[in-house]
Amino acid sequence: MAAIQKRLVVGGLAGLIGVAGGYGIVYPYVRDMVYVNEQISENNAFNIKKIENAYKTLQEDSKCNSLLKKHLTQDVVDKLKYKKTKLGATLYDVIRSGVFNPDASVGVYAPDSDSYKVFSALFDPIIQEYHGFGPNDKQPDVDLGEGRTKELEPLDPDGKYIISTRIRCGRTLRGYPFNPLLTGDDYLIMQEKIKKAFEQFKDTNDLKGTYYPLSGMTKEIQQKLIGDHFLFKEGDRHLQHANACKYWPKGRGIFHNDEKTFLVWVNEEDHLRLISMQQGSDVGNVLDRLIRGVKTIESKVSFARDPHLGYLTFCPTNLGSTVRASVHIRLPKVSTRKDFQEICDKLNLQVRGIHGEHSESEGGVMDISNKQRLGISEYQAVRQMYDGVKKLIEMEKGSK
Ligand SMILES: Nc1ncnc2c1ncn2[C@@H]1O[C@H](COP(=O)(O)OP(=O)(O)OP(=O)(O)O)[C@@H](O)[C@H]1O
Repeated sequence: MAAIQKRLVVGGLAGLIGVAGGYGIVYPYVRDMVYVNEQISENNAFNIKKIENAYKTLQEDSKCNSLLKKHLTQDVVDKLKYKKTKLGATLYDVIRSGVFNPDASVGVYAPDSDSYKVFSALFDPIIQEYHGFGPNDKQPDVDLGEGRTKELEPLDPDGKYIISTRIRCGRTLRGYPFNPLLTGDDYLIMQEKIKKAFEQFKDTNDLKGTYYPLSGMTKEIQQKLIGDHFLFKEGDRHLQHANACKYWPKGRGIFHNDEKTFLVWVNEEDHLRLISMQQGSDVGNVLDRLIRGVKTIESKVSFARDPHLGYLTFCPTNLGSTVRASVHIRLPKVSTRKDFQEICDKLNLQVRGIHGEHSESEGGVMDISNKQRLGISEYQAVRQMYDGVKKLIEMEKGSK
């Protein structure tokens, strides 16, 4: 409707000026305006059709249980199908991945930070259900847990259950949109900025390392890094359908220290993922290293943070603290209980496979992490995993 009105107004204006201008210099200019506007209108109409079809496809798919399907109601479609962010992202850009991947548990991504506001009628209920965080709630102030990491004693000092521990957080360079709206040049400029920030690590003992761009990395090295759980996978279909892999591998890469205990992913799902990991269960030590890494980078680069949603990320599941603290763990007794998933849900824990999200468990090893990231501080997110896993280990010890 809005698009048709716009076309009529511009068309009418063209007629008026065309007559007034005597079909001279003004007319061709106005005709171009009309032409351009009609193109936009047609694109709009095509885009709106895609949104309407997507809604139907999702509703008709009986196997799809995503939060997108649940919260993309006819009402929400009608409210949002004409909207665009300042950078031009539409509702279709938000839902595209979840439409192509009906097995997704969430199914939406934000093409730019403005999307969280423009498409709030869809994002808000999804965020509410995933994080238990309402539209009037506020992300607490940053609290990484500085000075309190000693409280987190090793969870499994005898090494019976936990193989390794990892904590990661995400960051977005202020002033840049997320993947779908970045240009090839943006990727290169951002990579250069980040590489400069890595120079700060030279003055540290254990964080200093090297940046390895993905362009030029051999497939063998890449596969080894992925297999050893250090590097992001390539070709994730959820990200591909979210239009997050354009210009790949341009501007993508990994920084790591010599021990591979501090790593930074550049321009994968988020602009930055900062990761601290090591063998064993010393959560305090892993967090301490992450805090030093984050603070060092933050002294050089400024990141996008919203008073309501905290640190902004491409996927709404990562908003707020952006922290996912995980252990690779074997719990042969507890994990085979019928109510294991229910137990984890109650403890606010998420279970993934050994190769991360959308992978299966191997040899009984699971990835268990905090589920919630928004509405709690960074330290509380780590504690959610810590307290939950502690409880699971107690249950394992007490099981026959
Ligand atoms: N505790 C852990 N120990 C060793 N490796 C881990 C641990 N937790 C996760 N990983 C590895 O990190 C890699 C990335 O995992 P995954 O993609 O699931 O999570 P992520 O980095 O938190 O990002 P996202 O949640 O966006 O997918 C995988 O190889 C995974 O096996």
